[in-house]
Amino acid sequence: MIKNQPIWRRARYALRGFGMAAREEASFRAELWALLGAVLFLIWVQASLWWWGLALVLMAMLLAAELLNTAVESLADLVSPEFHPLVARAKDCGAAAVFVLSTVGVFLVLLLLWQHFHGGAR
Ligand SMILES: Nc1ncnc2c1ncn2[C@@H]1O[C@H](COP(=O)(O)OP(=O)(O)OP(=O)(O)O)[C@@H](O)[C@H]1O
Repeated sequence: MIKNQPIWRRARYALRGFGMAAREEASFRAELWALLGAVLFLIWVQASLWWWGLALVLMAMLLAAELLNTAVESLADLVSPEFHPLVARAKDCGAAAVFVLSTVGVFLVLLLLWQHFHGGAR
């Protein structure tokens, strides 16, 4: 096992993981489209810097949660391809993490829409 590699090599591994998830994981691709949609939405409502910051942090957390969920799923499939209640628990918790962040995202969109139509997006 090679440890403590230079930062540029670790960045290359990270980009490889990102690319792999974008190619092979439909949920990750859907979240990338949601990120694009969120950016267009923020431009449309002329959101303040505060909203931009909040939305970008949330989207980064969502993408990171999906990547970690994919990592958990891959390891779970390696360790136990057959049905196992602990694998179900691990995968369900990973999915729940993504679900929590997506739900917050939907609420943020609703809040911003409400503010846009009832008092300007500030
Ligand atoms: N080996 C297993 N043992 C027990 N339950 C499993 C197993 N594999 C999958 N499951 C159950 O099926 C659900 C879906 O698992 P799956 O691996 O198909 O994820 P997925 O739908 O591909 O998720 P994602 O869309 O995030 O990739 C899990 O949340 C879990 O409840």
